[in-house]
Amino acid sequence: MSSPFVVAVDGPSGSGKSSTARGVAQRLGFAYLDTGAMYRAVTWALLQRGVDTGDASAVAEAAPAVRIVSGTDPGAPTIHADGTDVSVQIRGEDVTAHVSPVATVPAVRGLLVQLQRSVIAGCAADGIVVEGRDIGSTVAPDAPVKIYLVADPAARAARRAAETGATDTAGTAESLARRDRIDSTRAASPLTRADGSVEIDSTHLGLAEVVETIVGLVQEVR
Ligand SMILES: Nc1ncnc2c1ncn2[C@@H]1O[C@H](COP(=O)(O)OP(=O)(O)OP(=O)(O)O)[C@@H](O)[C@H]1O
Ligand SMILES: Nc1ccn([C@H]2C[C@H](O)[C@@H](COP(=O)(O)O)O2)c(=O)n1
Repeated sequence: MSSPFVVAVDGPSGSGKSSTARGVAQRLGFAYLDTGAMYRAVTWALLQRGVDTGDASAVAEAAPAVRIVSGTDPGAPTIHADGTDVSVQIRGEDVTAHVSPVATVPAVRGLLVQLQRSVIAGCAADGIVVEGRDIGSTVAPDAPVKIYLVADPAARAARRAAETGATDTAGTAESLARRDRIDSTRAASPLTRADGSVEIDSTHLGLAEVVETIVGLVQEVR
């Protein structure tokens, strides 16, 4: 089996990675992998076990026992932790507040990067769109198309608040900024623009325009 064509999509919180990556995968008939959901699922499982997510040693000790399974259909992505469908729970406030510290722990990153590479290698489709923070830099540095997706903090907060129905846009903006801070300053594979990536600023672009731009980049090199 030949290896799938990988499209890496990285960027800060709420920049539109998931919606864009799913749209690109659906347009191209590719699979889709949401690696943020994997970090969230581990965090959910650790919270269920009562692990202190601020204690890196406790997180590193407990994480290897967590079983994560990702479904890669872009029309209906799924995520299970220890056999439980956690797609709703991982979007809740509790997991969102704890996930960034968990994602700083090198042992967690090592486990999930290995799992992500095995999902990519086992992908049955011709290609896979993988989104996260370290896809172009660490998980799939040889990906032929790498995107670094950004949007102004105010646009990101307004979109996220519209999605969740939150009226406290300032609180939403602070939550995004806090995650960006932790994600981009951690020692282990921090959020960064990967070598060879194309930066797309979606602040003034609709979702369909961003999707078509990326599909065009894939078609140029494929
Ligand atoms: N280009 C765009 N124009 C308008 N709205 C957008 C655009 N891209 C994404 N959105 C909306 O912005 C919100 C955040 O998008 P999305 O969840 O895809 O971001 P994300 O980067 O995956 O977030 P996170 O890092 O928190 O997982 C969603 O409501 C989505 O519909
Ligand atoms: N490849 C990845 C994917 C995600 N993370 C971190 C970043 C966030 O703190 C958290 C949740 O991600 P989201 O669902 O908001 O995209 O996981 C990471 O470090 N590396």
